[in-house]
Amino acid sequence: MPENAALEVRGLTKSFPGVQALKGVDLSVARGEIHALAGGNGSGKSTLIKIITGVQHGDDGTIQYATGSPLAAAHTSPELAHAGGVYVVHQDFGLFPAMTVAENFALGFGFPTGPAGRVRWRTVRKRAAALIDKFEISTTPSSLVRDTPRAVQAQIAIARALQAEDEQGGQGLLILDEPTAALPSHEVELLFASLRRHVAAGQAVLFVSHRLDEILDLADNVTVFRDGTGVGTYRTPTLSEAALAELIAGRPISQTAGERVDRRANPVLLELSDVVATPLHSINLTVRSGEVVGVAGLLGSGRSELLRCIYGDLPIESGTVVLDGAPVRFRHPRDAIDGGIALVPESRANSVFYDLPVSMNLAVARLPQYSRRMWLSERLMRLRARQDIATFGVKAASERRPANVLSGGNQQKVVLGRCLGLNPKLLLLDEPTQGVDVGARREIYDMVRKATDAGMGVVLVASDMEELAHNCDRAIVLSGGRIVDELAGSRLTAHALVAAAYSGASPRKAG
Ligand SMILES: Nc1ncnc2c1ncn2[C@@H]1O[C@H](COP(=O)(O)OP(=O)(O)OP(=O)(O)O)[C@@H](O)[C@H]1O
Repeated sequence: MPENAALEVRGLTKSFPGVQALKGVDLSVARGEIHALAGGNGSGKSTLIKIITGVQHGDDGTIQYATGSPLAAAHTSPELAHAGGVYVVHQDFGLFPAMTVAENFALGFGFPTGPAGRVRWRTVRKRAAALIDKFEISTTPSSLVRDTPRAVQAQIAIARALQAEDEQGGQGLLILDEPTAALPSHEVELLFASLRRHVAAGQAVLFVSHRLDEILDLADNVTVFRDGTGVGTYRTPTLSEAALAELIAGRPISQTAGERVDRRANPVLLELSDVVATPLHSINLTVRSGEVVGVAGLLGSGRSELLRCIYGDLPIESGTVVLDGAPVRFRHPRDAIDGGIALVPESRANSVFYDLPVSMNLAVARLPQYSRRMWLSERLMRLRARQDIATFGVKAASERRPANVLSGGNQQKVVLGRCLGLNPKLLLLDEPTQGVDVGARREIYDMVRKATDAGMGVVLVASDMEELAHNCDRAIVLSGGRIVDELAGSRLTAHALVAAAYSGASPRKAG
């Protein structure tokens, strides 16, 4: 292995029942390098990381960490990975929000104790202060994690992961799994700046991302996977977003926006008038048949709450909601579903039944269609599931497999398939493409567009302003629970959405 290598993977293979997840993968990461892993949903990125970190065993091949000789991939373990200087920060950061920053650090390293096992709190705080200082984090040892911005939480998680290594003076490999997925866009740069500082100090960083712009902005090199095989490793300055998208998908991906159509003459599907529901103030919003209405706003602006209040999941305190010409007051999501509304929630944990088969996950919202007197027709359910799997491009060995063996992006496609399969009048989408690969992202919006062409209305919440600008006919901007702007036609650009979300312009009526 080269002298400055932080990781060498050679000929790694891994099979699960019915799937070969990795087919002889090679990967080299050097010290002082930021290396991205890119690839479609189910292409094997998470499996590779699990084997590098010793959480899963490979079938064949070798792994060599910075400090040591090649190990059989079948015999790695978390302890060996730690000893080799490998640290991982998962997407949810794994912090305890109700505890202080100092306590979170100590949980990762162990609480120093004195006589009779009493915790030395002064030492805990002093050590935390030193880490905060060293990693240049804008927080204090006594701050509660839940009160700090998401990007600061990411930095705390990284510092916690690196502290042991730091004390040993090591320069190992930090692995980040979609680190920006839960970050508001304005905080991404804060995290990137801290990562650049780490690599300048000799750290190697390996990160997984579906955000091509972020890969090209942050990484020095990117290794692309397709169906369990490494397609190649590329220096990012040599790539454009379109070229990277093509490498990932194995075919050209249209980067052009769907056609934006003026639907102002279409019948009104949903009308909110002066709706108040904590934290929303006096919301006036109209969604017409065939229209995709975007909702932009920073974290905490009330974006998800707006969807929840339409869906009967957040009590409306005052104001009126009219759906398809009739006033409604949904007190429970069941009422909204009966009224023809479907929601794809932000958190997959709230929508995926992990232990149930993929077929049941797809069918669960329309079980009456499969009931035959006293029982459910599994045959029908599976037949329909196979069609949905093909339509939505879900990568699953079989519709009988439990959802927890699908990759994250494929679970998301199942939830979307379930909702679209209901043929709703109105579809509420909260970050629908999180974890979804670049090819499927386009396909998902094409499918949504097909449904809107047939008359469905959509309210789309997304943090990615490019995604909103590309896929909406019109967008409102929320700030502090109020609609502060509305953009349509040529004014609807990612730049204008960002500007409006930050400026918190004077409240105006949308419709
Ligand atoms: N525990 C498991 N049992 C069975 N199959 C699995 C298991 N874990 C992963 N797989 C399968 O291995 C393949 C690779 O999955 P992996 O999670 O590594 O993909 P990924 O590239 O991380 O995808 P995503 O971008 O959607 O997160 C998929 O087909 C997946 O269904």
